[in-house]
Amino acid sequence: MLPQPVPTGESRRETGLARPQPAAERWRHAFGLLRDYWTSKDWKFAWGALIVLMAFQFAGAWLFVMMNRWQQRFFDGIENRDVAGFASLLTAFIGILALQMVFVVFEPYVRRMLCLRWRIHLTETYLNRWLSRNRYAEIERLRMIDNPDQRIADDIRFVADPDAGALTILTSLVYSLVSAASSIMILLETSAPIRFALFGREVSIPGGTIVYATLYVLVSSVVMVLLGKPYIRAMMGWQHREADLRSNLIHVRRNAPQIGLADAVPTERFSLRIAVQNVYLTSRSVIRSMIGLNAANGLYDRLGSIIPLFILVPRYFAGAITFGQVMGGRDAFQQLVPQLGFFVHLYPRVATQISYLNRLKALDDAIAHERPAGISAGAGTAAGIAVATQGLVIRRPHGEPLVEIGDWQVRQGERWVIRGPSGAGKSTLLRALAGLWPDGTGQVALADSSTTMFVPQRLYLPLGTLKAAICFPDAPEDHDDAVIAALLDTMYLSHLADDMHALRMWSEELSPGEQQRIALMRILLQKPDLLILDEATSALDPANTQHFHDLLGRHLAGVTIISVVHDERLHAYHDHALVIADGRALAVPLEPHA
Ligand SMILES: Nc1ncnc2c1ncn2[C@@H]1O[C@H](COP(=O)(O)OP(=O)(O)OP(=O)(O)O)[C@@H](O)[C@H]1O
Repeated sequence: MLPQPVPTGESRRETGLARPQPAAERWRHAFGLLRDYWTSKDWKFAWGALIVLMAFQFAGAWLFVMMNRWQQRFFDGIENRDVAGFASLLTAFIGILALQMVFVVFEPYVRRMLCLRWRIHLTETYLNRWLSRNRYAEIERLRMIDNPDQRIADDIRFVADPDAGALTILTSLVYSLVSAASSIMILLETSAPIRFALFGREVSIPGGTIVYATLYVLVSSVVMVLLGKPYIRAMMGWQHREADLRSNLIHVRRNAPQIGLADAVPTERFSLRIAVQNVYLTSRSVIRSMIGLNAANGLYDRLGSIIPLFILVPRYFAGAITFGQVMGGRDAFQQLVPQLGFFVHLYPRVATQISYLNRLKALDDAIAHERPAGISAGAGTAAGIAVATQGLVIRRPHGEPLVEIGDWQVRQGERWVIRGPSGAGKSTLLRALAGLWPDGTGQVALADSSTTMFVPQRLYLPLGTLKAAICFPDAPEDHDDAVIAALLDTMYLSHLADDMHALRMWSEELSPGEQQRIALMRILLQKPDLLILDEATSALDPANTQHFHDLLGRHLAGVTIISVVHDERLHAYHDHALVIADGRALAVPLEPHA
């Protein structure tokens, strides 16, 4: 029976049901994501590309000043009908244009390469952390967050996006600050000081236009932050629902045969319709939350182009500045406002990035949220003992007791069957033996020197050739084709021998019974000291089941076997039973097997 998902704090946050984490914590995390790459093994490239990129930002700002000065000279030249100076202005323009072309071509190249390598680094880092210490399985087992896979594939891609990603926002910030400084230089030449009386004295602040621009930007920033809050929340909800739709579709693809047989298309269609509806509702919230942001952005841009003229034209009328300076000053103001108001302009993008970063933070939190293991699993038992438990009590993830095993010992060479009603905790006990079930108390130990093999009901088949699937965990080259062909023959699978090297989706192509026969081939190749089987023959017909156990008996004499089986006829292949019922376990000897 599949347990129901437990909504965690993180998923509640993402759907807007819980308060977000403190901003300081989220900023620290975002900063960590950015910082990590610069000390990684790719640090030489990272720093080199960053320095080049920064140089481009400075050069871009310098080119803006050059162009602005050129423009001032150009308009003044027109006003003065300076025909002679026109040719030299043209030459200067070609020079500046050539440099701008270098900027336009190479700045995106360097930025894209840097973002690409950063993305690969981030993806590798997350993959390592997610796959280490069994975290990927724990996150699924406890259903801590939704779709960690999509967070690693998609959210990282968006964070490292070369056009709208976090790094690009930061480098554009540098560009904005540098070019803001150059625009201020230009405006200082053209704008009048602000004069007013304070406590009977006349106060004069130079660069009035700059002061107006700064005030303008400050007010707009506050408005943007207020309008942007619902947008961030809406974006997170939307990303969450998009990921749900994708995973629903994957679920349908993966379970296509079962859905067809159960005639479950209407059911699946219904849940897909709900997923699509959720995407619609959350997207609509995003669109609605953008109305305010767009209005503020549009107003901000349009007012920004007219305000400088109202400030500068009176000085032109008064003869204090030239027409070229009016145009240059307007250009500088228009440049300065988005530079100072970089935040305002980019707020929707920043907000989107924050929501991606929050989803990655939730993944990080889930990876880091390692509960202390209640059951201690280790290696090392007394001589002659293959498996030993001490005071073992297995609990469900939320703490309720599932089964009490107590002290249990399996001697080397013994063959144990674990039996009990469905849901009693048999598979969970095997997981505890493998160290994959931490909830509970007590100890589990396996013999130090022994090689152990766990065979679940549904075999794990790696992507690759059939031979690779049979030889797993060994490499296919470790075993001769002739040996594999002979094994296939033994398992009545000789029709697959010619396809041994074919790359196919074997996990979807082979029937469950064929997969269980592949499992036996693996066992015969590996010859482990301790074999733990979880309903490993449940999909086999009686003849094949008997064949399976006969081969085990013949080729693995002396090997310790613990197997969960429901079929009572198979008890004959075992010499002990651990009977689990009503939350307790009882060890009983069986008649010696044949
Ligand atoms: N990840 C999980 N989260 C919550 N409960 C779980 C989880 N995995 C298993 N359980 C619960 O633990 C109980 C025991 O499950 P287990 O698979 O060990 O039973 P079983 O005895 O092997 O059953 P069966 O014979 O049907 O395979 C079940 O109630 C199951 O729902």
